[in-house]
Amino acid sequence: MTQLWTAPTAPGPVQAVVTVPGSKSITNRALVLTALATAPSTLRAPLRSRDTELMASALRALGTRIDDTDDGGWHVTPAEPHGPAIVDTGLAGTVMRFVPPVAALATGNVEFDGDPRARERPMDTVLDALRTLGAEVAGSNLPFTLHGTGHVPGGTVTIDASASSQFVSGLLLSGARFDRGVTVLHDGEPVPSLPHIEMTVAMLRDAGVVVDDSEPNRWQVAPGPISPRDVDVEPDLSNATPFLAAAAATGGSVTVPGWPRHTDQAGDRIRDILVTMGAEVRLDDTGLTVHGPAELGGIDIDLHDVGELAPTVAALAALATTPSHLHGIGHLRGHETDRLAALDAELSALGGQVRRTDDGLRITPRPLHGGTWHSYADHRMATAGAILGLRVPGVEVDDIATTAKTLPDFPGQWSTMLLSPAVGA
Ligand SMILES: O=C(O)C1=C[C@@H](OP(=O)(O)O)[C@@H](O)[C@H](O)C1
Ligand SMILES: C=C(OP(=O)(O)O)C(=O)O
Repeated sequence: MTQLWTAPTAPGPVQAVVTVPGSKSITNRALVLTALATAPSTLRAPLRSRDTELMASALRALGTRIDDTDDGGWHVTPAEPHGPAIVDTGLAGTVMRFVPPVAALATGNVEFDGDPRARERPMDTVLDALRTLGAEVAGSNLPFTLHGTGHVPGGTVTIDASASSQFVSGLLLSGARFDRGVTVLHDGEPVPSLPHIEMTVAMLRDAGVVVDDSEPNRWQVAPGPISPRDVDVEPDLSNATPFLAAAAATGGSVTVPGWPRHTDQAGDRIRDILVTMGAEVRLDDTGLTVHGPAELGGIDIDLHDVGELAPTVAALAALATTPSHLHGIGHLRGHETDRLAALDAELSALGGQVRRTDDGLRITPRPLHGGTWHSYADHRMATAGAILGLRVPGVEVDDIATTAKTLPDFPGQWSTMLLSPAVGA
């Protein structure tokens, strides 16, 4: 049995400045694009966590050289992708969905497998799309094998991306290297997490790739070279949210330095969310500062674009004074765990009142008590348990180490935050 981590209760309003590591989404896109580029590039301040180390290892297995720089960055030297290779995806959606199109460009066999739960995450859409685009693939979910011939004909493919935006992003990221480029058409229920696709498009354009996204549900990447580019990775705004939530939940004040004024990260939505729940939010040269309200209000919110934030928002909703409705997030059933079921089960086990709907959760605040909070190998479930523990004594999170998926030292940062002297914010 995994050791339980007793979530520390906040001794009073949390007052802290918390520096958050680099964005997972930017780091893993930058790794793929620089690996496929025409010359070497450097990533400054990339996230170094399980998901990004898995991405680096996957690309290394395909021939890319990725060296550490003295300041914790990565220097990426591209090479023509080649097998034979074995890729461990862990539980990283970005590795599962972004690397197969790269492997399709390789010569030789590339075998993919991952964590047990990764075998259940939706994947067949990407593999079917690659088949349509001319790649040879054996399997429909993890484990699967790509039999690379050194090139992908490319062209037009219609997919149903309603289960994950990553299906689209993965095809676009490598698409410029396909003989005819790629045109991805979506046919189905609305695509979730559209800001993540916008980030993909923006990063492709920054690398000199021509992308037409002028029509909804259609993305066209022209064939052509991907330019090398040094990338300064922004802090991960979604990973910042548990720390900001600590201010919101305790009437405290937390500043995250380096918050970008303009960003493609979906996590930036936390600013509006916390304001709606009653917090005061200020973005200035010191970063983003959240002052928690005396009483946290509930929220009715469509999180379709930013499902990543649902565990943080659900934890806050359970600590609020009025009911909340989180909707537009049916696709969370295919995330690290079925997050709707997990949040329902764990909040209910602590005495919370939760109703699962087709596409979300209704949460009615009730007095909560301590107990075991199961993480289900989901980093954001684990951090949601930590948020609740600030106000509810005796919350014991199983497998806090799972936060290492995207945060290398969450428990350390969390206790440092609680020990921080007051900042005059
Ligand atoms: O492309 C990305 O970097 C991501 C896209 C989103 O996935 P879904 O569209 O599957 O929600 C998001 O939830 C995930 O954490 C990261
Ligand atoms: C859904 C998430 O991750 P992944 O990239 O593994 O899909 C997440 O980080 O919330």
